[in-house]
Amino acid sequence: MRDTSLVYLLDGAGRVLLGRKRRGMGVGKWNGFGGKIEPGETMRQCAARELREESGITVRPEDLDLAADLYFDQPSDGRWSHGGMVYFVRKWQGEPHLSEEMEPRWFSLDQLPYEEMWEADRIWLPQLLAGKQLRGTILFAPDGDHVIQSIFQEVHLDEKK
Ligand SMILES: Nc1nc2c([nH]c(=O)n2[C@H]2C[C@H](O)[C@@H](COP(=O)(O)OP(=O)(O)OP(=O)(O)O)O2)c(=O)[nH]1
Repeated sequence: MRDTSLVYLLDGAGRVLLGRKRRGMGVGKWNGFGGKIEPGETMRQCAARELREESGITVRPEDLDLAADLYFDQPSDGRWSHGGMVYFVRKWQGEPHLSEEMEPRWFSLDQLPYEEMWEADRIWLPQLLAGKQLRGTILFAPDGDHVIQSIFQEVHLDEKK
């Protein structure tokens, strides 16, 4: 699968915007906004486009703060393996709205719905929210959903804007 972006809006008042996926991979789960990179795009452009398509929110690609470089490893069917670049953004325009793909909702940072999120997110997302930058691999079980193992390393991520 092509690499994907994942964007979390932070309102600066202790809340993060998540969306409940309404179709496709990870349906029913709360997640950041994102999707597959298109030919000719940078990952930041992909992140801004996917956020706009899925929530109506507009951001400038350079306002995205890179937080993690993840690899979602699906060994039982390598076609589903892909990288995921995770960004936070604190400056945007517009109000989140329901899209065909996502139902948006603000959550308090200390009450994230980890039971209804991808399994390994409870390991890496709190670390990113605490300001760490991570590189990591999440190894999925043959069902493509449960996690067998995940490995993270704190790094300094540098990316051209
Ligand atoms: N937070 C989180 N996201 C994950 C995990 N595994 C995983 O594939 N994802 C994300 C990465 C992508 O944003 C999303 C799947 O890609 P997608 O949104 O393009 O998939 P889709 O089938 O809906 O494709 P599309 O219609 O949007 O093109 O799921 C995980 O463990 N945690």
